[in-house]
Amino acid sequence: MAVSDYQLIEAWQEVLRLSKLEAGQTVTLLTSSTTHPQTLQCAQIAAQSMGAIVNRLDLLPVNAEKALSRDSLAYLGTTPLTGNEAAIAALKASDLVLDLMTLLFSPEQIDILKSGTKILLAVEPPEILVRTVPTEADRARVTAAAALIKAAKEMSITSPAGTNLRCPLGEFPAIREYGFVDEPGRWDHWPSGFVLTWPNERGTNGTIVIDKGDILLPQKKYSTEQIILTVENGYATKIEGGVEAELLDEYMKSFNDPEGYAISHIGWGLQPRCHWSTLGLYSRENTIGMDARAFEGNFLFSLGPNNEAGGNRTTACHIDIPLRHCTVSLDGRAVVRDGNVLDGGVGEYE
Ligand SMILES: O=c1ccc(O)c[nH]1
Repeated sequence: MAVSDYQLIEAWQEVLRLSKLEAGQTVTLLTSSTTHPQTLQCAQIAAQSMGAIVNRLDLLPVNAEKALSRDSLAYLGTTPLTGNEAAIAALKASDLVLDLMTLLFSPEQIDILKSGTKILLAVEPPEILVRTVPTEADRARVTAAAALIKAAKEMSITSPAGTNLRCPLGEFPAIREYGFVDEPGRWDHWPSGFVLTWPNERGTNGTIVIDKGDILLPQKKYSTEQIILTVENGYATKIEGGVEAELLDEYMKSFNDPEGYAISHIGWGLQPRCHWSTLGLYSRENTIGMDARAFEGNFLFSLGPNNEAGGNRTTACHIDIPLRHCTVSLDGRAVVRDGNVLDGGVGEYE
């Protein structure tokens, strides 16, 4: 449903408050041709109402001749910032960047964060933003879950459909996504509310069964049949099934990059205000599918890059696959059981 400017301005003011924006600080809104006009307008008003110096940096789109999907998270690595020193300088000189165009997984984003600039990604439509305004409780819950990952040596995942995967941990940090940027140099994504990490390089082995109803992103579809991934030494070595498997496999082959088959981030959803069924209510063009990535109790795994976590794999192919009904365990202790977050992971929502 449509939202009023007033409602969206209030939502932005809350997110900027949680992000500790102070009067006199510089906020730069990063936009492109896909930026939602109401989101831009209300973010500018909210930031200015809080006494910030507000700039806008509009960048031209890239990758049209390479990407097959229009989804901003589908083709990664090069962005309008690549080689754009003037734009990078402006963002490094800002206290807070509101990314309304998607820099995610870019070396430039990592470079800008290192300067202490905070970056908040927000590209879902206004009504999803308003429904998922983050809270301190989101932050506390995600932080507690990340501490469990930090202490663990292995994440294992099983499901009634036949998933049986073991992921050694320790080489990469646990990443918290809770929807606001309250520390210098922090990146986050509004909406979110999930925790993730990366398995040790070449360490993951087992089988992943993408079952009927599990979601493929950027395809933005619920699989209508099982797709079976064989994972050996950190890479999906076989993709088996029917036409769904063929569709996934051909799409991945189009990148002509073996690194796209690597297991990327793994984790689980903790956002009760996001839902598995929401994707079915939107056309592909109108959402990047954050409800699917954040709904409480999913097991979200990804194929492709690990540079976001400090790794050196920057493949352009990035696929996010949230699964239902999984049991996720850390060192043998379940944190999610059959798609329900247990108190260990961290279950009860205040
Ligand atoms: O917020 C995000 C979005 C996509 C992704 O792969 C990770 N986190």
